[in-house]
Amino acid sequence: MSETLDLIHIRRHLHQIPELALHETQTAAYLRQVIETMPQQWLTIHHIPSLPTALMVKVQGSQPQRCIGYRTDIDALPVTEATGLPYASTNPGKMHACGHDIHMTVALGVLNYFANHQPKDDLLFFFQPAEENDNGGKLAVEAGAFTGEWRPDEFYGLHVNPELSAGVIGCRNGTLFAGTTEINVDFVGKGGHAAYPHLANDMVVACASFIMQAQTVVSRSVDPIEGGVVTFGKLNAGSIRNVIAGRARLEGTIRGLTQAMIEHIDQRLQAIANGIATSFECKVNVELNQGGYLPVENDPRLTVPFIQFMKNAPDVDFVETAPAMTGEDFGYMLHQFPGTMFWLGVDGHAPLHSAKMTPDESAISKGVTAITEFLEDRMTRK
Ligand SMILES: CC(=O)N[C@@H](CCC[C@H](N)C(=O)O)C(=O)O
Repeated sequence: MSETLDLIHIRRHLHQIPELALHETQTAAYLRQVIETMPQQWLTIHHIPSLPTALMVKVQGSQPQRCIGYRTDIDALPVTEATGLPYASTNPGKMHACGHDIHMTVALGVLNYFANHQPKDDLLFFFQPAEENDNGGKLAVEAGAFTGEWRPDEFYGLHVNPELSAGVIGCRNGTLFAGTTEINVDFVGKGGHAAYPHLANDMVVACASFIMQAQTVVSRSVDPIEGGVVTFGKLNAGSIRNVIAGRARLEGTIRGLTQAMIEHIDQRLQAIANGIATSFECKVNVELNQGGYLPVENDPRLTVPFIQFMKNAPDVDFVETAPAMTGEDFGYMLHQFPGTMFWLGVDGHAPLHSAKMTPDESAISKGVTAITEFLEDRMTRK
C-alpha cells in the first residue's frame, strides 16, 4: 500500500477502456481495484443496486460537521478515437472524448490523499455512470442513493476544458452550463420507387426541410443576447439509393441557459414539425426528453468562497469563465444539493467530443492539488 498513486498510469489505463453510459463495468471494476489499494481504515464503499456501475465511497471524518460530496462521471462516448496515442482506446468505436478519464483520475487522486490523511468532515466520492446519456445523476438521486448518512450537505464536481491552459481552474457564480433537452423527430410518409416520386411521399426531403427550418429557430426566434443551441447529431433514413425512404429519424439536443429558453425553443421546433406534417402530408412525431440535464446553477453561498479560495491559492491559476452551452446532469444534482461545478483546464489541441481530443496530463496533479487544498480549507470553515 503506497501513499502515492501513479496517476498517469491510471489515467492511461482508464483511457484504454472507455465504456458507454450504464455499461461501465470494466471501468467500475478498475476504479474499485484502485480504491482497494488505498488505506481502508476510514473508507466505506457502497453500491447502488439499481445502478450497478456506480460507486460511492465515504471517507469518515475525524470531527464531522458536514458531509462534503465530490462527483466524477465515468462514461465515454461512441466516438472512434483518432489521436494515434500509444494508449488509445482498445474498445472500438468508443472513446473518452469528453475527458471523463481525467475526471476519474483526479477524483482518485483526491480520494487517495484523504484515505491517507483523515479529513475533518465526512467526504463522499460519487463515481457516476451515464453523464453523456441516460441521466445517471438523476437515476442515482431517484434510487435514493443520497439519503441518510450518504446525503451530502454540499456537492462539488469538475469538467475538463481544452480551451484553458493545463491546470487552470475556471468557475463562475450562477449558471455555469446550459440546460439541455434531447429531441427525437420521426417522419413517417410513404416509400416507393426512385423513378416514381409522385407515387411516394419522400421522408428524406421532409426531414431535410425540417432541418433547414430548424436552423432558423436560434437565428430568428432567440434573443441573441440570451442565445441557444439546436444541434442534430444523428440522422437515419433510407436503405438504398433507388428506394424513396418512407421513414426518417433525427436525434438532437436543444440547449439554453434557462429553462424558459429551452421551452421556447422546444415550442418553436414543435411548430415547425407541425408545418412539415401539413406541407408534406406526412406524420411528424417530436419526442422531447429533458431528463436530468437542468442548467448547472452554482450556489453563491458555496461558489463565492470557492472562487475566493482559488483566486488566493498560491498553487492555483484561476480564471472567471463565461457560461457554456455544454450540458451536465450534475445540474440535476445541484438542484437537490447546493454546490459548485468548475472547469479544469487541459490545454487540448482539439475540442471536447472530438476524436482527436488529447488533454495535457499535467492538469491531473494540478487539479488534485487545487481540490485537495480547497477541501482542507473548506473543512476549517463553518
Ligand atoms: C459535458 C458534456 O459534453 N455533456 C454532454 C451532456 C449531454 C446531455 C444530453 N444527453 C444531450 O445530448 O442533450 C453535452 O453534450 O454537453
